[in-house]
Amino acid sequence: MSGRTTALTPPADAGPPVRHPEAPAPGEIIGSHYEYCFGCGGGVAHGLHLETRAGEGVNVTAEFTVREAHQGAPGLAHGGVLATALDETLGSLGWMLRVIAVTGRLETDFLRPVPVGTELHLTAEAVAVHRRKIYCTATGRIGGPDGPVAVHANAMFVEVKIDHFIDNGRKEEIQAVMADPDQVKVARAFEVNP
Ligand SMILES: CCCCCCCC/C=C\CCCCCCCC(=O)SCCNC(=O)CCNC(=O)[C@H](O)C(C)(C)COP(=O)(O)OP(=O)(O)OC[C@H]1O[C@@H](n2cnc3c(N)ncnc32)[C@H](O)[C@@H]1OP(=O)(O)O
Repeated sequence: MSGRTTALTPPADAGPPVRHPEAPAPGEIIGSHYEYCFGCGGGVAHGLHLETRAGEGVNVTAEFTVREAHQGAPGLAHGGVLATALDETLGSLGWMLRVIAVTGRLETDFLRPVPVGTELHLTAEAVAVHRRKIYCTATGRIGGPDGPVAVHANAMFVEVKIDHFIDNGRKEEIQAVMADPDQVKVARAFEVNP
């Protein structure tokens, strides 16, 4: 028994998330963390190309247009793609806290089908922090920021260090990013100002 709980309710002694003083300014676009990220990378032809903006608190907004390559049923977005959009938006909250965090648990409610061509408007917000765990939620709305809710997620991200990627990523890609000054800058941004 690991003693690990599957609950997404923060423990009683969890604290509020705190916006890092050097977090991107409200409205600022949070650039892609990796060119070949399926969620936000410009180098993935059929990726989501999600563009995320910093919010005023520990929150972000993002948009993504559902394309033909994202179908599950005819003319409808695949549920896994929608979960990816939520996951990617939630992952950007790390910029607001100035930590790198990976998904530990992601629970998704699919409330409405999402047709191809839809612009999905996403929001994500951190709600509590307990040690390395960040409890957060995300919502995707159809057509606009006030559109009907199509998908919603409750999630728990876990803070990791850069070594998480260096130790676990395939050697070819890790060597390539380490040789890329822009990518190293992204990684260092988190390390220099913990
Ligand atoms: C020079 C190199 C440059 C690189 C540059 C990179 C820049 C990158 C920038 C930004 C990247 C952001 C990318 C975002 C992309 C979107 C988000 C994703 O899709 S991420 C991918 C999917 N997720 C995973 O692949 C995680 C796989 N899982 C793991 O690696 C581990 O399980 C991990 C790290 C999550 C936890 O492992 P542990 O050994 O570090 O820590 P333990 O002790 O097990 O957990 C810590 C706490 O969390 C709880 N916990 C962990 N998993 C849980 C779960 N599933 N449910 C409930 N609680 C859980 C545990 O009970 C523990 O809690 P207690 O502190 O003791 O209270």
